[in-house]
Amino acid sequence: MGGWVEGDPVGDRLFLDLPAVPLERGGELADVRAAYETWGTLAADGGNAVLVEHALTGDSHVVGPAGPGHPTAGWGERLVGPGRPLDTDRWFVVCANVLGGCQGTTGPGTLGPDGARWGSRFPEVTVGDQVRVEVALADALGIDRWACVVGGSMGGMRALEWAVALPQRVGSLFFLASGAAASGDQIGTQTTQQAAIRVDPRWRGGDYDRSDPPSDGLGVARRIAHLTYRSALEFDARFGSHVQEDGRFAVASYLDHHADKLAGRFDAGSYVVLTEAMNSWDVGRGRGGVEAALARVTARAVVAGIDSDRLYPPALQQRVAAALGVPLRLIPSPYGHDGFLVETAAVGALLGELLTG
Ligand SMILES: CC(=O)SCCNC(=O)CCNC(=O)[C@H](O)C(C)(C)COP(=O)(O)OP(=O)(O)OC[C@H]1O[C@@H](n2cnc3c(N)ncnc32)[C@H](O)[C@@H]1OP(=O)(O)O
Ligand SMILES: N[C@@H](CCO)C(=O)O
Repeated sequence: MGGWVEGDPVGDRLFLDLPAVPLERGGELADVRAAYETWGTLAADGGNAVLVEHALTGDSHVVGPAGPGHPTAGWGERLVGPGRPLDTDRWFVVCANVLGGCQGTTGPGTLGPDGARWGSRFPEVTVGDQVRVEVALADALGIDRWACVVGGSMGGMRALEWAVALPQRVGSLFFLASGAAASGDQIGTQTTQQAAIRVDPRWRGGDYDRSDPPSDGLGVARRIAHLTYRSALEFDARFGSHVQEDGRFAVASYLDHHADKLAGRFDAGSYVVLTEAMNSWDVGRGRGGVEAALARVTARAVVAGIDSDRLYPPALQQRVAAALGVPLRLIPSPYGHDGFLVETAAVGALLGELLTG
């Protein structure tokens, strides 16, 4: 599956259609479709369900090799699947494309009730709204309580929201390379990425014509983002100031590669909507603050971070770990924030502590 186009082959995706979803910021979103996938068999007592929450540009396809339409590199090949740390022969694994996304679930690139694309009309959704759709999915699947909710980065926000908003429905929590509330640094880089998209001449509030070539603005946004997803150590050691035969700095060529890859498979409108949901993320909002909110969590928890993560530094996970009364588990990695996707052996070992506990 190549670039993102309405009606891409749905492959092994399933769909839940909801007549309306109330939104935290008022009103409701009509005719919401959630794309999801499941692996394994739900036990008769429903006790083996695990929810995996994908990150910003991921999707529901968290098992299986990464590929043009399935970017979940690492997790899909080494972490989730038969006989893997998240063993789909034992666990019933569910992964849904996030509300506001572009891989099957309702978002700015999908058609609204009037038959036209939502585009810039798509409302600002919050992490709470995104979890509300997942609660409806859990109800539809007959899952009253997750044995474990797993999430890294943007996925960690939904995982934490589940554990705070519905503590009785979360048996254990794996919170990875994420934070309890958006930081100024994250908002700064994410609003800059959004600005790059908005200056693209084809951007007309998300209504740009998808028959156009992929959005350059989204490509620039991805370059900016990818600089935060890796570590300076890696860039210096791996690329340095090397200039390739084509005359490009190797590091610029690498960033061009990731820009082109994302622009070919992701929707710029979704990118804006999802980064805005992350900008507004604060688990403590309306709950008396972060620590008061985290006091509601009853799930067994593993809180982990990547030691070289400069987007979600370990101090952010330390705050959550301290509030939950668990040690911070630090994963050494040269890959920065993306270490949560790449260091699957270390991530799998920590996840295993929850799944065998
Ligand atoms: C449950 C969940 O949260 S799922 C998360 C969902 N999100 C995702 O899966 C994210 C999508 N993918 C990504 O973010 C990234 O691709 C990652 C993190 C998976 C990649 O991590 P890594 O394996 O370290 O790959 P890396 O960043 O080194 O990129 C390798 C690619 O760069 C290319 N490359 C390397 N150097 C250069 C260069 N100088 N010029 C051009 N291309 C280059 C490689 O050829 C390779 O190409 P490929 O993408 O066709 O394989
Ligand atoms: N690089 C990953 C993680 C971002 O947090 C992605 O694109 O989803």
